[in-house]
Parts: sequence; C-alpha cells; structure tokens
Amino acid sequence: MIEVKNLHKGFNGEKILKGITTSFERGKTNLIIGTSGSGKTVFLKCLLGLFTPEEGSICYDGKTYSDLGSKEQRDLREQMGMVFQGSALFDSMTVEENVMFPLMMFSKQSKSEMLDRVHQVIDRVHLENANKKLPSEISGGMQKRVAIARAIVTRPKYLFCDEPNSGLDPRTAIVIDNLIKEITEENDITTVINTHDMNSVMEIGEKIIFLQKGHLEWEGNKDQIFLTDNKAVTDFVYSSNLFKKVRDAQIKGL
Ligand SMILES: Nc1ncnc2c1ncn2[C@@H]1O[C@H](COP(=O)(O)OP(=O)(O)OP(=O)(O)O)[C@@H](O)[C@H]1O
Repeated sequence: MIEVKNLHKGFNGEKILKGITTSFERGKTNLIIGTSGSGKTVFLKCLLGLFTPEEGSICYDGKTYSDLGSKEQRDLREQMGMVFQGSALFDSMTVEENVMFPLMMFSKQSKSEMLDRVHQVIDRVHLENANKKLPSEISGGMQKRVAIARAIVTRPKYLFCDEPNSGLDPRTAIVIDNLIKEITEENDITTVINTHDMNSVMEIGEKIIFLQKGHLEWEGNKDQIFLTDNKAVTDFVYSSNLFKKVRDAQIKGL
C-alpha cells in the first residue's frame, strides 16, 4: 500500500502539485486520470522517487521515503517496476535481453537463474515465441508485453505505468489493461497507472483519482465515476461523443 499525505511539488516557483492526499491499495489497479497538464506525470515521478516533494510524505507499506537513508531509498526503488510510455525498449537488444536487463543491473543471481526467471515472465505475458526477436520485429502490443515483462522481472512490490495503452488499437489496449490487472492480483502488487483512456477507467479502474490543476478533485471507482455530479469529472468522462451517446440512451431508457 502507498499512502500519500499533503504532497506539494513545484518548479521554479510554480506550484504543480498542491497538497495531494490519497492512498493506493496492494493487489489493486489504481488509476490517475485528469486533463492534460494537471500534474499526473509529476505525481507519478514523485511516487517513483524521481522528484523530491517540497512538502508532504509518501509512505510505502509503512516506510516513509523521506525518512529513509540513501541506501534504504535505493533498496525501496529496486522494489519498483516501471512501464514507460511508448515501451522504451532497447532497439538493439532482443526481447529476452530487454527483459533480462533489470536483473543484470540489480540481481546477484547466476546467469541460468536469471534466464529461468526471464523465460517465466516472458511466458506469463504470452511472448514465448518472440524471445530472440528485436523490438522492431514485433507489433506495438507485443512491445507493451515486453515492457510489462521487463517491469515485473525483479518481482517488484510496486508497479507504475505511464499511459501503457498509448498507440494501441482499442481491442489490444483492453488486453494489455487486463494483463496488468491480472499480474497485479497474482503478485499482490500495488499498481498505479497514469492514463487518459476512458476504456481503461471502465475496465480496470478499481481505484481512480482525478487530478485537476494539481489538486485531487475527486476519487472513487469505475462505477462511482458515472454517478458523480462533479463537473470537472463529468466534463472529462463525457468529452467523448461515444460516452455522451451511451449516457443519453440510458436517460431515454433505450
Ligand atoms: N521537470 C519539470 N520542470 C518544470 N516544469 C515541469 C517539469 N515537469 C513537468 N512540469 C510542468 O508541470 C505541469 C504538469 O505536467 P505533467 O506532465 O505532470 O502533466 P500531465 O497531467 O501528465 O499532462 P499530460 O496528460 O499532457 O501528460 C506542466 O505545466 C509541466 O510543464
């Protein structure tokens, strides 16, 4: 579980995050949504320990990051996995080498133990026939699977995903969402996903926080989001004509 209290972060005198308090449960897919520029990526980078907040605290299963020494902070960061926007795979490395990379950096296992683990996660994301391929030889959806495999190969307690669906067709996007949700449940990971995608909200939004100009404007789950009358949230949810039409059809009883 991650507990965030009164988090403030700014740059050059401009306040970006303005006192965010929330929590993310273990074994659940937690989503951060909000309009462009609302501070979602800055928040995710604070959770990853990449940005130091000016005020407030982030507590990971009882350990408050700012209270830890540099070695303990490093140990904690090694318990975090990250799926970057656009996958961020190494072009010149095969699928297997990409997935192996974090183990080479952080693990003291033997090569054969590492390879066993790499094959285990590659199988888990259903890429068993792509081990020796380069990223350029596989589809965008498969590249996301590699990125997920690489993020979980070190058995992280915390998984952060920045727009894991970007660039995918709607059907593949849902498959990737559900893969992240299944892996989160199976491994009891605290997963936090930054997304713009209303399909993701409907599919895997077990907890959703809505940021607006650096404030936490609303929080709830995928059912509650359709019941709220918070205008900022409804403007976001119904910005798509599809959702507007579904809502109008429901109101008319169609
Ligand atoms: N390293 C930085 N230095 C200065 N300003 C920054 C930095 N990172 C982000 N910002 C500013 O913080 C604000 C929020 O940016 P952020 O990337 O968190 O928004 P976002 O909600 O993720 O937007 P989007 O959905 O478009 O990715 C923006 O005004 C941005 O310019």
